[in-house]
Amino acid sequence: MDFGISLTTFLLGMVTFLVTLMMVWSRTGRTYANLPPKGPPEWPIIGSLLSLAGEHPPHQILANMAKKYGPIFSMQMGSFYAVVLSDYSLIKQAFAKSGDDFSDRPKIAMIEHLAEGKGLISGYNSPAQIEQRRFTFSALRSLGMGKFRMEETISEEIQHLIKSFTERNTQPFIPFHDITVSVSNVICWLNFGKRFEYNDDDFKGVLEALFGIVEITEIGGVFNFLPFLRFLPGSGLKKCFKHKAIFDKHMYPLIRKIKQSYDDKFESAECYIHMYADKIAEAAKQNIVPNLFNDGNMVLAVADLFVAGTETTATTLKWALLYMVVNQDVQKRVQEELDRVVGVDRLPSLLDKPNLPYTEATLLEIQRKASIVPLGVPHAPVQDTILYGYDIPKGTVVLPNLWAIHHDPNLWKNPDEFNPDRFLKPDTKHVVQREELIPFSIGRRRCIGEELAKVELYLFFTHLLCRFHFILPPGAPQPTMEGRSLATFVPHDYSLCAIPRCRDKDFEES
Ligand code: HEM
Repeated sequence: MDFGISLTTFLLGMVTFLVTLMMVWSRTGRTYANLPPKGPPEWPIIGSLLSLAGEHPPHQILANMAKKYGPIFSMQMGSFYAVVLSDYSLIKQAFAKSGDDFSDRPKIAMIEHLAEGKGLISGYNSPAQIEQRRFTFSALRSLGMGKFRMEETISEEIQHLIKSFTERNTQPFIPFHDITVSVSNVICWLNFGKRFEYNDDDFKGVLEALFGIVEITEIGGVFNFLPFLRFLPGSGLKKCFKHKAIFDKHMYPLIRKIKQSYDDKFESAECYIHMYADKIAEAAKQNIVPNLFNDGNMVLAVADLFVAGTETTATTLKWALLYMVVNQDVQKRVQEELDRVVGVDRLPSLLDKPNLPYTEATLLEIQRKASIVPLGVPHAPVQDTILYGYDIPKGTVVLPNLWAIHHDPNLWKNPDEFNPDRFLKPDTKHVVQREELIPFSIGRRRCIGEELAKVELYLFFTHLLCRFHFILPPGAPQPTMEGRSLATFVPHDYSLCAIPRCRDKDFEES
């Protein structure tokens, strides 16, 4: 049969027709009296996706749209009906005050394909998901998350980073890889109960898995809105599965090895995998929450902790060093405070934190300005619900624009300015904790690793600034402060020089 068109064109036409039909049906099939105000104009199939393209990143474009359409507006993103929240009290109302109403995750393609709606980050709201989250939180706390017990482990890791920076011998380098490796090893310690030497084969495999997963989230963005694109040749789906296979190849044997060695010996649990293994055994005996604690879900949870715990903290530190090289006056004030409070013969500890208000204020300002998870992780209502009088249908993708909150001129004076002093009380001795600073989001699905991240950021930042003065390479142009929207919002590559600071000759590195 020859209709004068190729099979691919015919199939594409069919897909387009069906998707359009589904979209029309999904609109007409619902009758909601009061949906949130409509945002930008829509086109068939792609909805308003084109309006997100441009020289600015999506969170900034959406923040500008909020100025026109209001703090809550709706838009069709490909095949998804989305509602964008750009106001702090709205996000608080939705995520923190409405109980479980908004604690689901949308059924977007990548979540369905790669995690089947399981795992810690992408798990759909269910008693099993809630139980796993509760278990993980208490497991991490008993392993020392956010407490002094973790300080030693993190400090040890930072020494390796310091060594690697020192070996650059004041020459220009891009610090990204070193930072990621170092931060990921902290999560390895939590997950696997040990840090790895950087040339360890297991560690190299784990890192390859991490970079693959990060790439999946990047490629996956497009499918999430237009799932049918995955049928097109060159869509990148194959690449996603290749990375997933690499991840499985490295992660499964390592997790099995750690679990097996624990099962074989009668030792006490020393890491997340050990604790999960205990939970699997306990669940099997008591048949609690069926289909929850098993090997498959353990792998997903370990992977989520690894990816969520590495990329986020590492990206914040990359911004931190960038803000220091371009704001030498701030770097100098932090270092003066560190020298005054900590002295020159030791490195800072968590006990010093209350006495380092300017340093703390600087870290808060870095988190506000960088907003490294600018659109949070999408939420979804568990059922049809109402927010501020508007109908929010089940299946809606709810996007909290955290970047917009952190740059809202009604909350922050001159929000585009990098100014740590905004987090200091007039006496400059005390830090102002602003509830509107929400880099970890809020409510039932807020970040599980917040306490760990805060300790890591504090220790990495203070140790590095005690040991080095960071400058731009001589003659280098001013780096851009624009970022790139990847798995997190990362700075563009930049080079710096790490100049060792003059410390007391008796200073010990250990
Ligand atoms: C600066 C560092 C970090 C930032 C800015 C950050 C930010 C976030 C944000 C915005 C969310 C989404 C919350 C929501 O859906 O409302 C999230 C979720 C999550 N984060 Fe983090 N995070 C950081 C570090 C970590 C670390 C160190 C870990 C692990 C130890 C971690 C584990 C998780 C997990 C498991 C979730 C999913 C929670 C759930 O869906 O119930 N994060 N994080």
